Amino acid sequence: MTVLEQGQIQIHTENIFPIIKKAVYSGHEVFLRELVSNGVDAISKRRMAAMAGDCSEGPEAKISIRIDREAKTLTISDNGIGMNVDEVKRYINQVAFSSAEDFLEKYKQENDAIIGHFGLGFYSSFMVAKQVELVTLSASAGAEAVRWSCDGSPNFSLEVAERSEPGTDVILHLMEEELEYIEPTRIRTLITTYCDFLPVEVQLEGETVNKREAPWRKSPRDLTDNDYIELYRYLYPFQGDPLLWVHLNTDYPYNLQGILFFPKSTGRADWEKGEIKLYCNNVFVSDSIKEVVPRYLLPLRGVIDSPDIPLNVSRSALQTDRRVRSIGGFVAKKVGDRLKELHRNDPKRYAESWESLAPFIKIGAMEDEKFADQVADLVLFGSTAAAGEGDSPDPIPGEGGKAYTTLAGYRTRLDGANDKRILYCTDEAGQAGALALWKSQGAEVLLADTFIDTQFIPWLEYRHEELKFQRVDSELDESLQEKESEISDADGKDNSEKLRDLFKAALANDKITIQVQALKGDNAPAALILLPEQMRRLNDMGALMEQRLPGLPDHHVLLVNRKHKLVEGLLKLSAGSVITTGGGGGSSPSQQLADDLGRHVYELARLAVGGLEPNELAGFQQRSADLMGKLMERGL
Ligand SMILES: Nc1ncnc2c1ncn2[C@@H]1O[C@H](COP(=O)(O)OP(=O)(O)OP(=O)(O)O)[C@@H](O)[C@H]1O
Repeated sequence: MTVLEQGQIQIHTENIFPIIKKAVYSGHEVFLRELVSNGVDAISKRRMAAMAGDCSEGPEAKISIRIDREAKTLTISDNGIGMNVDEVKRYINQVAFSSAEDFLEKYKQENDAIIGHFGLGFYSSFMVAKQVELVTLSASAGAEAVRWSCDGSPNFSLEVAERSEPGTDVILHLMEEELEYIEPTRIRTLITTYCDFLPVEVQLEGETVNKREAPWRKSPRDLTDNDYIELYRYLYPFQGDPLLWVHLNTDYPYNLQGILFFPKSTGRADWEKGEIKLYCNNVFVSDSIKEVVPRYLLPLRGVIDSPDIPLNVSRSALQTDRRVRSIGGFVAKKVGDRLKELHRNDPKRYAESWESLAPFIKIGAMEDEKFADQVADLVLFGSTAAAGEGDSPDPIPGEGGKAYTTLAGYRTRLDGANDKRILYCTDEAGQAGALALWKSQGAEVLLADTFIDTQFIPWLEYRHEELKFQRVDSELDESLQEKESEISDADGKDNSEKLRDLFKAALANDKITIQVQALKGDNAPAALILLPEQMRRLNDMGALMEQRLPGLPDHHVLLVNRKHKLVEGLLKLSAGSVITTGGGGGSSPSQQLADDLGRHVYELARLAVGGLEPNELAGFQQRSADLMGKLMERGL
C-alpha cells in the first residue's frame, strides 16, 4: 500500500479529541447525524457536478450503514462526490479541524446548553471512535482512492486505497465505552430520530430505515388533510388528532419551512417546555424550540425547519438574536392569519374549536401587542343568548349546544341606554342567582369562566376604556327592580329600612352591607350576595398576591328582596303581627326567631356563592332544624 503522507494536523490544541468529547459531555449520538449529513451533502454535490458535466452521475443516491461486531466498527458510506488526496488534505485536515477549533473556542465562552450541537461536522466522530478511517474515491474522472486514518491525536496518515465506486466510507473504530453504537436497534433509533426526513435513502444493513418525505417541503396544494394528520400522528403518536394546522413557507428574509399543529386539548399542553421540533435542512436538531417561538405558542406542535436559526450558540444568545425574534414574529403572524381565515371561512368549526384555541389566543393577545391586533375580532365568549342561524350566525353555535359571540357581536345587541355595558359571568353556578335575574329580564350575559379570564377581562377593560365591564353579581340595575314607592310607618321608617335594621341586627357584622330592593320576577331569590366591582377586585388582587383562591371577601353586600314571601313574613314576624308565645327578659321569642331567620336567609344566599366554610356548616344545619321545628310549632 502506497503511503502518500504521514503528518500532523495543524491545530493549536495538542490533542483536540478528548476536549471535544468532554465539551460535548452528553449526546455523543449526534456524530451519526453529522456523518449522514455529510454523506447527503456529498450526494447533492455530485448531482450538481454531474449536471455541469464535471463527473459521472452515479447510481441511485443512498447512504448505507454497516456494523461489524467483531471488529467493533461502524461504517457510514455514501455514493456522493468523494474526495481526492488534495481534497482530503484540505477538507478533512484543514476545514474539519479548524471548525473543531472554532467550536471549542466558542464553547469556552458559552456556559449554557447549545441546541442540539448541530453542525459539529466530521470531527464529531471522535466523540465515539478511538480511530477514524476515511476511504474515499472522487467522482472526477481518473481519480485514485485514498485512505485517511487518524487515531485521535493530531497525527494522521494518508495512503492509496481500493474503492471501486465513487463515494466515501467513514469507518469508526468504536471506543470501549461507546459500544452501544454497535447495536443495530440503537442505530436504527438514531436514524429515525435524526435522519427520518432526509431526501436520501438511509439503509442499515441493506434495509431502508428513514421515511424520506418531508411534507413541510411540499406545497400545501399538494397535501391533503390526511397528509397533515398522518404527519402529526407520526410525530406525536397516541396523542389524538390535531385540531388544525398552519403551513409555514418563506424564503425571505430567511429561509423557513414548517407545519405547526394546534393540539385538540390544551389541558395537557406544556406551556413551559415547548413541543415544536426544530429541523435544519430536514435534519432533526431539537425536540424543543422554546427560544424561537413566542411563549404563548409553546403548546403548538409540529416542525420548524430553518437553516437560518443559529444553532451553535447558547440558548440565551438565541433568545436575544434579532433574526430569531423576527422568526418568532413571523410564526405568530402566520398563526394569526390561519385563525382569521378559519373564523372567516368556517365560523362554526372555529366556534367548535374555541375551547382549545382560547388559551393561545387570550394569552397571546395579552403578551404580544401585534398578535392582539390580529386576533382582536377573533376572541369568543360563551353567551347566554341563543345561537343564530344561517351562514354567518351570531351567536355562533359551538360544541354541546353552546353559543359563542364576539365582543363586537355582543355590542350590536345591546340597547341604546346600555350600549357600553358588558355583562359577564365568571362562574355560572356561583353567580347563578344574579345570572338568572339578568336573564329573566332578557339581558345577554357573556360567560368568561376560564382561569385565564380572571386576567383577560381586566386586560380587555384596559384596551376598551370606553366600555364598562360589569360582573352579573356586582350590582343590580333598575331594570331588575320593581318600581314601587314605599309608604313609611308612623315611626317614619319604610319596610326597606326596617328590613335593613332587622338584618343588621341578625348578622351583627359591620363588614356586610345590607341593601333592600324589590326584585322583579316570581323566581327572584329571597336574598343575593353582591360583590361590588371595586370590592371584588381588591379581594382578587390580595388573593393573587398571597397565592390563594379569592373566596368570598369579608366585605360584601347582602341584597334582600323585600318582595319575596319569606322576607315579607320575616318583616311581619319582627313587627310582632304574628302571635308570640311566652316572652320576658331579653328579646322576645318572635324577635329571636326573626333574628335566626334573617341569619338563615343570609346563609342561604351564601350557599349560592360557593358555600359556607366547613366550621359554619354544623351551625347552619342545627339552625335549619331548630327553625323548622319552631315554625311547625307556630303552625306556620
Ligand atoms: N462524506 C463526505 N464526502 C465528501 N466530502 C466530505 C464528506 N465528509 C466531509 N467532507 C468534506 O469535508 C469538509 C468538512 O466536513 P465537516 O463535516 O467537518 O464540515 P462541513 O460539512 O463543511 O460543515 P458542517 O460543520 O456543517 O458539517 C466538508 O465541507 C466536505 O468538503
